Amino acid sequence: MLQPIDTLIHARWIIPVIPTQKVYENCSLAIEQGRITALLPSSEAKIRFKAKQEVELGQHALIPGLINTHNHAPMTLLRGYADDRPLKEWLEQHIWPAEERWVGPQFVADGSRHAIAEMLRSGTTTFSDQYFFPEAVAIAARETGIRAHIAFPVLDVPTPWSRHAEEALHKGLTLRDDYRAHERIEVVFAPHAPYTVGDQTLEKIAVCAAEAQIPVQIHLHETYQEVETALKQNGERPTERLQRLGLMNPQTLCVHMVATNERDIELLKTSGAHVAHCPSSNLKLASGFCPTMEMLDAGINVSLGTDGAASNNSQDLFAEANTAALLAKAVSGKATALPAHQALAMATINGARALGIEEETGSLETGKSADIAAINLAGLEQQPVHDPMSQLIYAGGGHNVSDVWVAGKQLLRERQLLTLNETEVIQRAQLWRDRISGHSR
Ligand SMILES: CSC[C@H]1O[C@@H](n2cnc3c(O)ncnc32)[C@H](O)[C@@H]1O
Ligand SMILES: [Zn+2]
Repeated sequence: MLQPIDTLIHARWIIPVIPTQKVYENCSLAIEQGRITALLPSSEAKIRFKAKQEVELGQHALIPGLINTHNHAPMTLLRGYADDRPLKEWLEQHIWPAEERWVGPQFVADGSRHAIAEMLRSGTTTFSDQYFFPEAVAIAARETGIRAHIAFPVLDVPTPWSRHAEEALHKGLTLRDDYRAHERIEVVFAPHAPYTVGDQTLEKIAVCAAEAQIPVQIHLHETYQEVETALKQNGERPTERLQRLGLMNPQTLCVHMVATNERDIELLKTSGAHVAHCPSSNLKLASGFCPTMEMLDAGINVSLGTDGAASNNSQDLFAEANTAALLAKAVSGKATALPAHQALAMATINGARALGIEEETGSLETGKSADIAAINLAGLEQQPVHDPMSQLIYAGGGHNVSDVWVAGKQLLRERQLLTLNETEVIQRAQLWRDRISGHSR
C-alpha cells in the first residue's frame, strides 16, 4: 500500500546543506503538510509514496530556499535613482529626501511586491526587511506566501512612519502582536543605526528584546567614517557602545561590519551576535570590505543580505554568494577562502541562524519546513556539471531558478510566479518612476 503524501519532488541533485558538503544524486523529497518528511533515492520514493503532486526535475539541483538577511524591499522603486555616491552623501542628499517626499503605504506595498517577485524568481524563500510602513511589507509577505522577518525601524528623528522613537516602538510592537500566531512572519526590532538612535532608545530596545526574546537588527560599522565619528563624539566604538547598552548578544544581527578591528571581532565572538554581510552594497557605496574569513574562522555566524535595490541594485542572493566568495579570496589573499559550499551555507543555514529560525528552515532536513529552490543546470553556461555546488555559486545565478516552494506551497513554477502578477508589478514600478521623475529633485 503506497503512503499518501502531498508532494514528491524528484531531482538529479539534492544539496541539503546539512550534512555539510553532501550532494545526493537521483533522490527525492517527500512533503506532507508543508514539511519535509523524507529525503530518499527516487527509486525507493516511487514505490513508497503516492503523491497528490509529483514533480520531475531531471536536470536540476534542489537546495534549501535562500535566506536574505538584510533588505529594504520597497527600495526597488528607487533602483538606479542615485547611483555612484558614497553612503553619507547617498543617504543624506538623495535617498532620505526622496523617501520623505514619496514613501507611504502604497509605495511600500508596491515596492515590497516587486522585491518579493524578484526574490522568489532568484530562489529566496525568506527575507529580513527593514523599512518604513512595515505593516505594508508584512501584508505583501502574507499575501505572496514568502517567509519574512519584518524588522520595524526605530529612529529618534522623525521619519515618514514615525514622529519619534516612542511612536515607532508602539506601532512596531502592536504589529508584532498582530502577527504573534503567524507561521511565516515574525516582527522584530530594527534600531536603524548607532548614529540615528540614542542610548535611551537603544537601552529600552535591549530590555524589551531580552524580556520577550525578540530579535534585533541594526546597521553597524558600515563605514570607517561611522566609527571615527563615534570615537570622536563619545570615545567609544559602536560595538562597545552596544555592548554597554546590552545589545551585543545572540539575538542581535549586526548588518555590514565593514570597519572592524580585532576588538570588534572578539566582541562579536564572545557575545554570539551575528553578522549580515552585504558585499555588493559595500562595494557600490565604496564602504570597504567585511573581513568574512576572519569572522568565520573565529566561529562568528556570517549570513548574506542584498541590502536595498537602491544600493546593490539587485535582489539576487546568488549574486551576493558569488561576490562574497570572490571578495573573501581577494581580501584574504587566499584562493582557498570561502569555497562554494561555505558560500551556499552563508546564503541558507547561516541566514536561518542569524534570524533564529534554524529549527524551521535553512536546510533540507526531515521535519523542517519545505522551503525549497530548484535550479536548472541544463543550460550552456552550466556545462559540464563536474560539481553542482560549483555551478550554483560560480557559474549560475538567480536566473537559473525554475521552481520555488515555501512551507510546501509552490510559489514559482517554471519561472512563472504563482502568487504575483508580474505584468502588474512592472506597471506599478513604471507608474512610480513616472511620478518620481516628473517631479523636480
Ligand atoms: C529605517 S528604514 C531603513 C532606512 O535605512 C536606509 N538605508 C538603506 N540602505 C542603508 C544603508 O546601507 N545604511 C544605512 N541606511 C540605509 C533607508 O533608505 C531607510 O531610510
Ligand atoms: Zn541596509
